[in-house]
Amino acid sequence: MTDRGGPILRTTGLTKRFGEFTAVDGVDLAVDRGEFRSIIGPNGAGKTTLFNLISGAMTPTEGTITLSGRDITALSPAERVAANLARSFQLTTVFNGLSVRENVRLAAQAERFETLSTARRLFADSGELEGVDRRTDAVLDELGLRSVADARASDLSYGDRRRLEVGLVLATDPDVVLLDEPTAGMSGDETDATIELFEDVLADRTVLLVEHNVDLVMRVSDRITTLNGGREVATGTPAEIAADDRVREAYLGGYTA
Ligand SMILES: Nc1ncnc2c1ncn2[C@@H]1O[C@H](COP(=O)(O)OP(=O)(O)OP(=O)(O)O)[C@@H](O)[C@H]1O
Repeated sequence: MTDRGGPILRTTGLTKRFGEFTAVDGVDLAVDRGEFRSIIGPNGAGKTTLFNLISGAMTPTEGTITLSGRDITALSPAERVAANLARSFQLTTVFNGLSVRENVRLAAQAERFETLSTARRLFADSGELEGVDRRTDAVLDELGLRSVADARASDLSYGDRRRLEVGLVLATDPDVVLLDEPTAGMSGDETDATIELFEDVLADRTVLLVEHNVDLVMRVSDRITTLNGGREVATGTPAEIAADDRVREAYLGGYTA
């Protein structure tokens, strides 16, 4: 099966139960290549659980996940990264004591070597290492981090640190980027800067964003899926979602356009 034109990421009947409780209930998602899709919903709607199922942090009780037509349901998180499904931003992935270049290089190297056998990893040849160096330089250029490439991560300005975090994701050259509340705890200005960064460097990627901040989601998304009680309530453009009575009901009037 070819994925051209079809969804790059698809979930079918995706379900997660914790004992008697169903946190994610038969969710069918179809995210197109290049789409910026956000998942919203009130507290407890199942957003984080859905995210964890897609990243591989949790195993579904039922249902399947495909990436470019390949069934990835049984793959580990690391195997999913190797299949070009990038993990979300995690502050902990930045090594403070290392330089910006070393951080990006490690991320690029981890992805490359994940796909190699142990023997080849041990005896990685210079061609493979050159590939890592090329990817590292490309990411530093893409994010405008060349001028601080030799600075320690701990010495970066806030904005450059966010850029580095994005760089660590892009270093794996992902087809699909998963973002879990990337602006949590940020001020309004920091949130705006992060949104601009996304619009800049993630424009041609497929993105799945789980986010509480509905205003942010309305600004950056191509389409939005609303969950409530583990089920999909509605999927549509920001304008469609803002006008959808079922979505308003899910939020009990919490959001008005
Ligand atoms: N490990 C777990 N064991 C039992 N119940 C869980 C577990 N993880 C999540 N749940 C429950 O599943 C439901 C959905 O949780 P989830 O965190 O996915 O929702 P959410 O939409 O991300 O919520 P929030 O917006 O509050 O972060 C909640 O009722 C939660 O208590």
